[in-house]
Amino acid sequence: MLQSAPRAHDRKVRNIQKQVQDWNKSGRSTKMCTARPGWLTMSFRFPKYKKDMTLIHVDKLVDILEIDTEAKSIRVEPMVTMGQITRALIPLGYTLPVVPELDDLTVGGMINGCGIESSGRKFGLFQHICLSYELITSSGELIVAKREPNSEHQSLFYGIPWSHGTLGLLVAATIRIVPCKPYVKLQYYPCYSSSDIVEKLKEESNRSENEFVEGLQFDKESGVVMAGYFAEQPPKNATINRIGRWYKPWFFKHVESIKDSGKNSVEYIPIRDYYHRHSRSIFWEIQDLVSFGNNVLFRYTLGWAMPPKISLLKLTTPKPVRNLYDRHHVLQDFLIPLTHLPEAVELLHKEVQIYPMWLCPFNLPSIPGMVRQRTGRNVLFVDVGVYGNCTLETYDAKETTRKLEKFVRDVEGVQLLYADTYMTPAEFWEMFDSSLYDWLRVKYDCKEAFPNVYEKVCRAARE
Ligand SMILES: Cc1cc2nc3c(=O)[nH]c(=O)nc-3n(C[C@H](O)[C@H](O)[C@H](O)COP(=O)(O)OP(=O)(O)OC[C@H]3O[C@@H](n4cnc5c(N)ncnc54)[C@H](O)[C@@H]3O)c2cc1C
Ligand SMILES: NC(=O)C1=CN([C@@H]2O[C@H](COP(=O)(O)OP(=O)(O)OC[C@H]3O[C@@H](n4cnc5c(N)ncnc54)[C@H](OP(=O)(O)O)[C@@H]3O)[C@@H](O)[C@H]2O)C=CC1
Ligand SMILES: CC(C)=CCC[C@@H](C)[C@H]1CC[C@H]2C3=C(CC[C@]12C)[C@@]1(C)CC[C@H](O)C[C@@H]1CC3
Repeated sequence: MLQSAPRAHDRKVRNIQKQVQDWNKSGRSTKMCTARPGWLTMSFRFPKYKKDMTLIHVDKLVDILEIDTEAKSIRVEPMVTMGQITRALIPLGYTLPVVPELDDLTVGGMINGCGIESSGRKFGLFQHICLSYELITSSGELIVAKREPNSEHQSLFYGIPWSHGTLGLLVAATIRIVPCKPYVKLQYYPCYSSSDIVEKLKEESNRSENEFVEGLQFDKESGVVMAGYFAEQPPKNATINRIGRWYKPWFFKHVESIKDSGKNSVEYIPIRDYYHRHSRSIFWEIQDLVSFGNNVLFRYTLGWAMPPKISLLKLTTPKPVRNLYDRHHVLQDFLIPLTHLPEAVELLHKEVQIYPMWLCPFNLPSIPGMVRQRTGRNVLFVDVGVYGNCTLETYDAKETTRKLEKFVRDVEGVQLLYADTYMTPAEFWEMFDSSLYDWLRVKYDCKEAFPNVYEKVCRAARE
């Protein structure tokens, strides 16, 4: 990597401190955000606020700093990507417990936003595998916020996830790692009614040996639930599916063919292929971009060139196409208690009818933070991911999204904030818990330094 300089971490951090100190000296005239350009980020939107704020250059923070297999942790800079981490850890026999699947997602985005994967039923969200954050505060001070009870900045540790860089600038994070094996033994269970899918997701999520659980719903009444765990070398007659190879069918198409066959099946997938199974087809977005992309001839001639970089696609999408996307394309993830999944499917079928639908169960512990459930125990949630074009005439981006957002608030769920949110501030703070966040904004003197999280993620903040 061109900018790689792990030994220069302290110097890079001092440089960021200097930028923040300069901002303080120059009279704090505008608020701060990172200088990462909008076209590089993993959402369809271009943030408007980057034009008028003081841009802090964190883009050189691209290195893995330390892998400690004794302490079972990895210390990384925030611009390190998921692809980079799996490439470094898997050959050592380790992995992050939660590996959000698109290669270019960054640690900074996963922590300050949210990261989710099919191991969530065991480990929760990306934030729940983090051990500490190294941050530059609004005064330019470097502090470490640890999960450890009674540590100095523990409350900040709970406040950072979902705060979108509005409490401080992340310069490094220490994250848990766990041992892994070379394969995932994945079982596919086709289901032929909505209630079967929910029951199977629940059953597999509660099975302790499962490391991974995920569902793809292909229409209102059918889908496939997948459950898997780490495995050593597969037995002789087992099916090995190197799903990541360029000539292989896209993962969701492969799963759909299992649904059509009606038979439960078992496969061994090399672990890195499994983790990045949705990368090559950008979930199922690729079929709208390259409709013939799964064609055998195309695969054998140009398959190697897939997938295009998401950032390149974003940068090169012309404005009229972006406007079309705005009107008809849905990109939303709703995190709701699994018990409310049948209502969600019913509502999404009525309002958008976009399939496949991603169903990713995860455990949400009862701990402080912007995403908060106060039952005192773990609750099984599910991420319902809707990505694709809506062809219903009744679809109106704002009105329909507002209906869906209301449903999510009513069932005490949350919306992922990379997506378009049409909520008012009052509705937003009904969905998210502001008690800890507001206190931290005062304690760490953030109000002049960083915008409020709503100001960064609301529709008005995006082009
Ligand atoms: C680790 C931590 C430390 C905090 N320290 C303070 C503080 O010193 N002063 C302050 O005004 N606000 C503190 N807060 C912020 C406080 O949680 C928020 O201000 C919020 O309003 C509390 O309401 P709640 O219902 O969310 O908290 P609760 O659900 O009642 O508490 C959430 C968790 O935060 C911890 N906590 C809550 N308040 C405090 C506190 N005063 N001191 C130590 N731990 C606390 C508790 O251990 C609890 O497990 C702290 C929050 C956390 C997570
Ligand atoms: N499986 C999954 O979980 C997937 C998740 N996503 C979504 O994609 C987003 C991540 O995309 P990615 O491109 O990696 O990140 P982004 O650049 O989009 O960053 C997300 C937010 O985090 C803030 N941030 C990032 N780095 C820092 C830092 N070092 N210090 C302070 N704040 C920081 C950004 O602030 P600023 O605006 O100032 O730059 C921004 O508000 C997440 O929000 C996630 O929900 C997308 C696909 C899959
Ligand atoms: C699993 C979770 C939580 C989210 C997945 C979201 C992704 C499917 C989207 C995030 C950014 C999106 C972009 C596109 C497709 C869908 C995402 C990857 C495009 C590539 C679609 C085509 C446009 O021309 C550019 C888009 C950039 C962002």
